[in-house]
Amino acid sequence: MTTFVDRVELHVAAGNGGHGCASVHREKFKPLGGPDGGNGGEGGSVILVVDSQVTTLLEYHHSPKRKATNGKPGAGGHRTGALGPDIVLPVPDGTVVLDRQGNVLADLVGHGTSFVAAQGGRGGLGNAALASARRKAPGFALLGEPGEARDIVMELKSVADVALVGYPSAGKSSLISVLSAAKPKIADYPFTTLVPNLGVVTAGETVYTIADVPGLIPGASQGRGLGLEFLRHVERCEVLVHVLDCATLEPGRDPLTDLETIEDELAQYGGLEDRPRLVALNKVDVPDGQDIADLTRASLEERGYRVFEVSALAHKGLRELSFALAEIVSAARAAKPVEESTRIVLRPTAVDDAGFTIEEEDGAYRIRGGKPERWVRQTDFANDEAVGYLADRLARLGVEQQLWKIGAKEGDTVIIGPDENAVVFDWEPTMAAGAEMLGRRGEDHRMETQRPAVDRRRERQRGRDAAEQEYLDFEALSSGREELDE
Ligand SMILES: Nc1nc2c(ncn2[C@@H]2O[C@H](COP(=O)(O)OP(=O)(O)OP(=O)(O)O)[C@@H](O)[C@H]2O)c(=O)[nH]1
Ligand SMILES: [Mg+2]
Repeated sequence: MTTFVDRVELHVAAGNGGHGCASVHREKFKPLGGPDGGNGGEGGSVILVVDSQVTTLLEYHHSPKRKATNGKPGAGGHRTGALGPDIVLPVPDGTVVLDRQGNVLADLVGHGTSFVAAQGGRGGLGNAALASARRKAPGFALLGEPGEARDIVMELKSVADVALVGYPSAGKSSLISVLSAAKPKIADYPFTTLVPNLGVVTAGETVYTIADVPGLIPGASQGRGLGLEFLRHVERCEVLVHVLDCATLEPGRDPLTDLETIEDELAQYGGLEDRPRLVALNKVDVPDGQDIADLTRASLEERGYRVFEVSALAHKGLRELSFALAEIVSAARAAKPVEESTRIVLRPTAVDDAGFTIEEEDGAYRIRGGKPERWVRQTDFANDEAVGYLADRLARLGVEQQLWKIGAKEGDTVIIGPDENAVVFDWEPTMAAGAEMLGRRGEDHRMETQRPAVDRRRERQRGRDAAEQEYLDFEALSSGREELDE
C-alpha cells in the first residue's frame, strides 16, 4: 500500500549540555592554586529550516528519529567543553509543525525560515566560573542541562493558488498537465494520484500555481479513501475548481450529484466556505459527455456557479478556464494587504523566565518558573556544596520570602518543577533542608540535611553584600549563552 508521505511523525532530541568541571589548579610548590574547572559545552539543537529545493517530507518518513550530539564536559586548566553541533533539517516551504496533541508549533513559510524543534541543553558552569570573593574555591560545578526531546508532527500543505477537486478519474491530473507544464501520472483507474501535483500556469500577465489532489469519494472527510490526508492540501488555495466527469458510466453518478457529494465533504471538513468556486465540466470530447454537459449547465448556473466546458484530451475550453482563474487569483492577491511569504517563527518560551510562581496543592507548595527549574536541573545532589548553592540561589530569588508570605511552615513539602521531573524538599526556612529527589520512576534519594541552618544564617549575614554582587555576576554569566560558547 502506498503511504501518504505529506505527514510525518518525527522524534527530535537535542544534545545534553556538558557538565561543568570542578578542578583546582596544581603546580609544583603551589599546592593551592585557584579553581580552574572549565564550563561544559552546549548540546546541539535540532533545527528545521525551509529549503525551497526540498519538495517532500519523504526523507523523514524513512528515518523518523534525529538526535543531536551532546556537549563535552569542561576540563581542568579552564578548558571549555566542545559544543555539540546543531542538526539542520531541510523542510519544504509550507511545512506546518505540530505537537502530538495537534497544536500548531510553527507554520514555516518562506525560504530560510527556521524553527528550533529541540533546544540543546546549556553547558554547566565550571568551578572557575562559580568562584567569587565569598566562595574562593568552590568544590562543585553545575551540571549540564538535558537537551529537549519531543515528538513532532510535520504536515505539508501545498501552497497553491488553485485547487482542483473532484471524484477519482474525473480528469484532475489530466487538466493540470494541459494547463501547465507539470507531468503528473494519469491513468484510467481511481486513485492514480496519491500525492498532490503542483503546476504553474501562465495566463496573460498572471502566473499562478494549481494543485491537483487525490480524488475524493463520499466519506472522505471522515477519512475514507485518502480522506483528510488530501483535504489539508486545499486549505491554502484561493480558488476551488470542481472537476466534474461528464463521461462516467458508474451507476448513481452524474455531474450534479457528484458536485453535491464533494460539497458535502468540503462542508464537513470545514473552513473552505469562503473560497470562490468554478465548475469545469470535463470530457466533453466524448459525444455523450457533451450531451450531459448541455443538460447540466443550466442547473449549475442556477446555483450560482460559473461553468466551463472543457476537454483535457481535446484541449478544449482550457484558455477560458485558465484566464477566469487568473482573474480570481489576481483579485485575491490584490485584496491581500501584505505578502506573508517570510514569516519568521520564534520559539515560544514555555515558562516566564523572569520569576516564579508558587501554588498550593494538597498541602504541598509547588514552585514553577524558568530559573528555579533550571537551577534544580543544574544541581548535583550528591554534592553538599552544590545543594547549598541551590538553596542560596532560591533564597535570593525570593522563593523563601514568598513561601513565608503564603503561610508555609517548617517541615512543609515544597516541590520544584513539573511532576515528571520534580524535586521534593522538606522546607526549612533557609531551604537548606533535605531534598528527596523524585526520579522518573519515583525513586527516593533522600538527602541528609546539608548544612545546619544556624551556620548558614551566620554565613549569609557576613556575606550579604558579596552575595548580592555574586548573584548579579552569576546571572550575567549564566543568562547569556555566548559566554558559555566561547
Ligand atoms: N475522453 C477524455 N478522457 C479524459 C479526459 N480527461 C481525463 N481523461 C481520462 O480519464 C482518466 C482519469 O484521468 P486522471 O487525470 O488521472 O483523473 P484524476 O481526476 O486525476 O484521477 P485521480 O488521480 O484518481 O483522482 C484517464 O484515463 C484520462 O485519460 C478528457 O477530457 N476526455
Ligand atoms: Mg489524479
